[in-house]
Parts: sequence; structure tokens; C-alpha cells
Amino acid sequence: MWRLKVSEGGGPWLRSVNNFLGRAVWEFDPDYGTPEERAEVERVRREFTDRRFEKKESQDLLMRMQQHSALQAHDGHWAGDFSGILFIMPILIFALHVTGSLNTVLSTEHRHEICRYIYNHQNEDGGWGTQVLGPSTMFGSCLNYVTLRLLGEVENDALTKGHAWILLRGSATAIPQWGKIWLSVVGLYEWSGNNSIIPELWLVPHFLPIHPGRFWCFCRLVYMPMSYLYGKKFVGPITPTIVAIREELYSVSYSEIDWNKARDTCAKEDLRYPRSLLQNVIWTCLNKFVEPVLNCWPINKLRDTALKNLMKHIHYEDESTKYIGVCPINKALDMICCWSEDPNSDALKLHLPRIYDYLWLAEDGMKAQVYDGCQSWELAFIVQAYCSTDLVNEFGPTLRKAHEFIKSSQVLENHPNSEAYYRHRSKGSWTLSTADNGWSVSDCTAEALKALLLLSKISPNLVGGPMKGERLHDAVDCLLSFMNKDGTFSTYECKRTTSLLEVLNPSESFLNIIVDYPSVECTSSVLQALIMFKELYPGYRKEEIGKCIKNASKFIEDKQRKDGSWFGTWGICFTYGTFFGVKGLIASGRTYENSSSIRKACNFLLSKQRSTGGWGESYLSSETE
Ligand SMILES: CC(C)=CCC[C@@H](C)[C@H]1CC[C@@]2(C)C3=C(CC[C@]12C)[C@@]1(C)CC[C@H](O)C(C)(C)[C@@H]1CC3
Repeated sequence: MWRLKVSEGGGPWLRSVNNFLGRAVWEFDPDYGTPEERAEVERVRREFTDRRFEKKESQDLLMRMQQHSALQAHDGHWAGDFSGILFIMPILIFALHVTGSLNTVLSTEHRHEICRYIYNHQNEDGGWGTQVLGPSTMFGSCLNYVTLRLLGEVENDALTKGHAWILLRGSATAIPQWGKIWLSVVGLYEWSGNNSIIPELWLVPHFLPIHPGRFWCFCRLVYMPMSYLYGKKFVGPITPTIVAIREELYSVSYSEIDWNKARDTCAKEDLRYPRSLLQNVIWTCLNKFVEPVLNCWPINKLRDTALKNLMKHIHYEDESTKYIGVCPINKALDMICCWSEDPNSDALKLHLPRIYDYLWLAEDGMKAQVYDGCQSWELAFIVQAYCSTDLVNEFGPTLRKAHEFIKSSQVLENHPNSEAYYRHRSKGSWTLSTADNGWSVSDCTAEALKALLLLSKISPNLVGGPMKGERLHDAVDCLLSFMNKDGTFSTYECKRTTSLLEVLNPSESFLNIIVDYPSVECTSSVLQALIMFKELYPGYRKEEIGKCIKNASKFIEDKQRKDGSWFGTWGICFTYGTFFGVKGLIASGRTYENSSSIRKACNFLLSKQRSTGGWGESYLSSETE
């Protein structure tokens, strides 16, 4: 039976800054579990599959069975599923396929569970969505179809239906940009059918707004390996399976495809953000003029320099995240880059055991998470919830373990030579997940600090000793370092460039990915943390904190919409945004009586209450605003 291993790791190829705290990995142990327990696992799996079209999310039943009496893991955190995006497992499988490590990293049981998941989440029309709840797209369908084929699946009804879906809607030539790039990497699409992702862009002077070092970290780190692979025109091993899939994905034979035409084709199911005229002009110029010039002697010497530079940055990212990466996408792509540089490299060996950090198991099968978890973030809220009840005395041991977890998950140092690699300060911060991930986030730091400050008010006999003053100061220094010029807060870094550059986003699938925009959520979390800190430590960086509180609350007030709500970027949209908007304003002294913002927010929330008494919202709010 499968078992969840928490805070474990070891061996020569797995490194950690804090003994793997928070690492949750599923392992198959054939001897584990009683016959009754195994029968129960089978039962919940069957139930999921039988009802898969009505209820698309799993309920994490296998984890709940493991944790028996309570959900908290022995290391203090609450493990759980953090998945839902259907293009992440494919890129991980592509990376394993390209590097020849599919069967060494994934056991037969892993592969079996991955297929179970993909089949369970195939839509009734035969395609796959970009995410579990969504309608079928070319992106989701092609990538999941190819993944099943790479995992050795052949000739069955599900594949036949998937295949038909793809061919009926214009075939894989109509996959959006990211799909084109990934299919090119595994040899299922030609690089000439892609738009340029010029590696030389990284060589422009850093003071220019267009330097990728100024882009939002996800965009920067995902396009970094993409650009490397594009620059090298890298193609993985052309195995007999790849040759076979080439003939399945298209309506004409692979050798007859018009790649020039394919470059600008995108299925209507996938075209969320069609390109503007200006964008078309830019991409045509890049493809027709810039790229050919860059390929001419002697300018083409630049490409080598550009690629070497990119690889240096890729190694830095891998090392500073202990080979986890800032997200699974860049992890998988970086892994392919490392392999293309040297198939026997230590870097590749260090990448492999970190694949498991992204895999999660539930009754619907094995899925890929969007991050290596959200341990620190969730734990901070759970602690705050406990502290808001009068049950603290009854849950001393739970809070003590959670407290220990927060203290041990703080990032203690900046990454070496961080500025040269465009990294923001990390000393004193918390990540969304584990300390090994290493990427500090403004609001994750704020919420962890809030939890610590609340715990510091409870007797140490009950919840353990408070964190040392110096480390609290590090946390506050780090929070202040995240402040934008106007007193607002973005996610991982400060806002570094202008939104005019969004014109360079060719993805068709994602909006606003070039700039790290301030959000009401991040600004509110930091505001609350600073106010709570100021009450306990009034003297520390008094003026800056005071100014920050003023600007941040003003930003929140200004961002409120006419109907009293706030647009939330990072959760299900208006309900989530309003929750943060209100909490921020209340923390800074606004009340129902003295603030029209709060009154408007109340009216908004009351107007959205449902007849059952609760609140809910469609995930489509974000897209349709
Ligand atoms: C689509 C791609 C590229 C896949 C990787 C997904 C990441 C980019 C996403 C997944 C989860 C994600 C939405 C998240 C965030 C950033 C982008 C993430 C990491 C952050 C950390 C931003 C700040 C937010 O306030 C909050 C902490 C809630 C979220 C958490 C999830």
C-alpha cells in the first residue's frame, strides 16, 4: 500500500538546509497495510471513478486514512493536496523521458497511479482541460495524451477518444505557445514552428526595463530554460514511441506539416488572450529579421555567450532551491537543460530525487502539485485560527509542534551573490512551502510572522519558547524590503518594470505575467503583520513602519470597487479579495462606524450570501472579472 513519508530524505543526492522539514513524499510499500485497509483504498478509488464527471476534485482520502486520528503530520505541518493544473505532470514526464530516467524514478505503481489520474480526469468529450474543472483544451489534451503514450499506454477507448478530440479541433499544430515549446523539446513538433525566444535578451544592460531580470520571477525562471532550449534547438531522443506519436498528433503526415503556418495557429478552445496587432508586428519582426540576423556570422558568436550565461543562471536557481525549483515547470525544464549540457552530471543526479516532492496521491490517482506544497502558508493560518479560539489550552501539543515548524522553516540567509542573479532578499523570510525551496514571499513571511507573534503571547510551557528577537527583526526587515515605492506589496519581489512590457507576453494562455504587480492580499497581510509587530515592539524602525502602514491602508481603500468588493488575484476572486481588504482595514483601525469602505464591504458580502447561509464563488470570476 502507498504510505506518506514526512520530513524524510537522505543519501548523497538529496540536500536540505533544515533536515527536510515539511517534505512530504509518497512511497509504495507492498507490505504496508492490512487487507481491510487495502480494500478501503480500493473502495474510495472506485467511488471516485464512478462519480468522476459529477465531482471532479478528490477529497484527499488516502492521506486522511494515513493520518488516522489527526491530520497534523509528526513534523508539525498539515500535509495535503496542492494540485489541479493538468499540464504539470506532462512536463515532469517529458523531463524524465528526455533524460532516460522515467523507469528508474517512477516505479510500476507510480506509473499505474499517474495513468489512473489522467484517465479519471479525461472529460466526457474525450479531451483534457488545462485544469481539472475546466473544459477540454488543445493544451491539456495533447500533453496528457502524449504523457499516457510515453507511459506505455496503447490502443484503448480513452486514447481513441482523446485522439479524436485532438484531430477534430485542428490537431497539435493548434496547441498554444507553451505546448509548442514542450512538444518541440520531446521531438513532437519542429522548433521552426515556434516564435523566437531570443536568449540574447539576457545580455542587454540591466538598467533597461526590458531586461528579463526585471520580469516577475515565474516568467523569468520559466522563460530562462525555455530560451536555452530554444537557442540550442534542443530535441530529446527520437525513440520509436516518439516516431509513432508524431503520426498520431496531426491530420497530415509529420513530414508534410507547414510549420510556418503552425507557428501562429492556436485552437479556439485555448485562445484566452488573442494577440493584438502590435504583438503580431513584434513577433513577425523577431522571426523575420532579428532571429536571422542573430544567426549570421559573426553576430552568432553572441548566442554561445548568451547560452552560457543562461546555463549559469539555471545552475544558480537549481542550487539555491536544493533542486526543487521555484515551480515544477522550471524544475522540469532546468533538468532537461542540465541533461543537455552533460547527461552524466551531478546536477542531473541532484534533480531526480526532488521529482517526488511534486507528486501527490489521492483516490483519483497520482498527480503533480503546482508547487512543492504550501506548508508554511497553511500552517500560519491554522495557527492563527487556533489562537482565535479559546481552545489553546486543549491543543498545546499541536501548537507546540506547529510553532517548532514555523521557527525551523524561516530562511536564515540570503542566497550567495544574490544580486547578480536578480534574487530579492531572503534572509528572515518564509517561503510558501519549505525552507529548501528558498523563494521568499512577502505575504507568506507576513502570515508566518503574525502566527509567531500570537504564539509569543501564550505561555512557553504550553507552546514552546518564542523565536529570538533578532530573528523577528530579520523578518520585519525582510517585510520592509518588499515594499514598492508607493508603499504597496507584490509577491516575491518588488515591482521591477512597467506593465507596458506585457506586450511581450506571447503565451495566449496567461495574462499579466511579466510584472510582479502589487495585490490587495499581499499588501493587507504585510500591513496586518506590521501593525501586530508595532504593538509588541513599538520602537523598532518606527517611522518606516508608520509610513508603510499609512500607504498600505490607503492603497487598500483605493482599490475597493464601487460595489464594495476587492478583486483578489490569488484565490477565488472577490470573496477572497474582500476577506483581505477588510482584514487590512480593520487592522489599521477602520470600523463599521468610522469607515464607509467597511460598510460597503459588508453590504457586498451580505448581497452575495447564498440561501444555504454560506458563501461561494465560481473560479471563473478571475477570468471574467
Ligand atoms: C502555471 C504555472 C507556470 C505553474 C506554476 C504555478 C505557480 C506559478 C503558481 C501556483 C501557485 C501560485 C498561484 C501561488 C502564488 C504564486 C504563483 C503560484 C506559485 C502565491 C505564492 C503568490 C502570492 C499569494 O498571496 C499566495 C501566497 C496566496 C500565492 C500562493 C500560490
